[in-house]
Amino acid sequence: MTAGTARQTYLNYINGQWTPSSTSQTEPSISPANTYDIVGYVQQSGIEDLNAAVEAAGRAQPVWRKLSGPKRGEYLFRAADVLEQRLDEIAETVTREMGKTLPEAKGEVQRGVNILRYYAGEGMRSIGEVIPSTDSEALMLTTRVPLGVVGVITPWNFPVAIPIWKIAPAIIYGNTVVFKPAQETAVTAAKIVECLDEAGLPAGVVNLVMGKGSVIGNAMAEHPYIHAITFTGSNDVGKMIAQKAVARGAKYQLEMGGKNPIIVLEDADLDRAVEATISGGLRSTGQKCTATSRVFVQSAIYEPFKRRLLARIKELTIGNGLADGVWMGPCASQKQLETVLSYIEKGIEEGATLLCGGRRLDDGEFGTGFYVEPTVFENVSPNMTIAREEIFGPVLALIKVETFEEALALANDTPFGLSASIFTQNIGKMLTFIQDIEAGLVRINEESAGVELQAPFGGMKQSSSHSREQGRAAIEFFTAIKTVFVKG
Ligand SMILES: NC(=O)C1=CN([C@@H]2O[C@H](COP(=O)(O)OP(=O)(O)OC[C@H]3O[C@@H](n4cnc5c(N)ncnc54)[C@H](OP(=O)(O)O)[C@@H]3O)[C@@H](O)[C@H]2O)C=CC1
Ligand SMILES: O=C(O)CCC(=O)C(=O)O
Repeated sequence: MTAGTARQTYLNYINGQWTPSSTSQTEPSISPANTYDIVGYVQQSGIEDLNAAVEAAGRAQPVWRKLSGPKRGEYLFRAADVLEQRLDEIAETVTREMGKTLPEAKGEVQRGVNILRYYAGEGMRSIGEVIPSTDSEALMLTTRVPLGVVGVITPWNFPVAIPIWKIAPAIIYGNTVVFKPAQETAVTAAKIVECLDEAGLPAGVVNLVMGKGSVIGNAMAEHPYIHAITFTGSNDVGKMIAQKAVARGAKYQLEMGGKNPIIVLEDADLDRAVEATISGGLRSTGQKCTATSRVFVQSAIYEPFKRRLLARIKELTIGNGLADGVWMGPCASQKQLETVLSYIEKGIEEGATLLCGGRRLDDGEFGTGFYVEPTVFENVSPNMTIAREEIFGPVLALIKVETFEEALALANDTPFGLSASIFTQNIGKMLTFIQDIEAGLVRINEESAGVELQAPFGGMKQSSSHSREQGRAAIEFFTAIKTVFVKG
């Protein structure tokens, strides 16, 4: 049986069974590019469903953790193969459900395949070290054990990559999972879980519960039998989850917002800097936590940079991401569109100068989607809302600076610290930037977005809970260390 029926109703996946929610309620997942396009109906689950999923995960965990790492890896290799075979179909679902363009969606699904293979291999890598003891006759070593049942709460902006970069390491290290995706992209989530099911993953190892964050997500944070929570999303929700997790002694990991700067110095390759600003700021309609939103440009090159940026933005094609040649799709939801438009309004009210964009696109076929123009402001002062808060839309704030030092100080003047980029040829300034920028992801002569699956990913300050995801860093969250002392 698969997640979807002929009527395109996608079910929860609990204890290896596709199961309708106990509430019997569903809601449509609509395409943000065309609200008449219903991608599928998804479950509005209740607490009873969550409890069943947690129970299944709890039952499966002692058996799953006893399998060897390489054996667990075999399931992930098989899941990667299934996902790869279904790449085109799942990418199309991503584009329909979330709005990013088809090439971006295909890239993301391929990334999901690669992440599964990476963590499949992780099942064969070392999980401890031997440490010299002061007792010459003893053996002292560390080993790692799983945490138990892990709750995975994910957003809609990377509906394949983010769930996989949380679920794959969770299970390779012997945990079992209860997965609550964003309701906006729950069909995509069901298809990912179908791939795990088709790979033969034992019942209960991964369980999917669709439903409202305020109901299911909230109850996960409070659930006594969920031992750890990994979350990506907004700061407000992240902080609530952290407080609930701390209150009951559960481990938590949060990946949240960004207000990511790019600094363009006078010796920069201007064309490359313009392309990086556009790609980093506007791809995926600016809906990446690593998206560029503040652009600091040295005064000597400010005008030519601005001219080229505006000229290039004019060339961008906006439309339904399924269509050939479209560069930028819609915002992912009506709520997101309204948020973006309200920030644009705020920018104008607070006195920033609108250089381009700023409007909802609603004529012709745009009328049935959540489209907004790519938008650039200048004369943005550091205390304006658009310079301080995460917008999560295609909005750039251009800020003229006199010196590198001024740019660096302003770039750091934010509660966030996820990613940051600089364009310069000056090695000294690159090195100072690497040392002094307050960001977890530091990019030199490259755009601010772009995460490689084999490298640690996470932010400083309020962008994360100070832990790292992906690469080998994932082992730190998904396992606990045991220090073992052996004497004959
Ligand atoms: N860092 C990032 O990558 C992301 C950042 N954001 C930021 O957040 C803003 C709002 O986006 P939004 O989608 O509302 O983000 P949320 O933080 O609300 O959603 C992220 C996930 O958390 C769930 N959730 C919502 N409320 C709770 C809760 N009380 N307890 C536990 N889980 C909950 C959501 O469920 P559901 O949606 O199903 O209700 C979703 O699965 C964006 O404008 C952007 O600034 C958003 C997405 C990703
Ligand atoms: O930049 C990327 O590739 C990843 C971004 C990300 O993790 C996010 O937006 O949540």
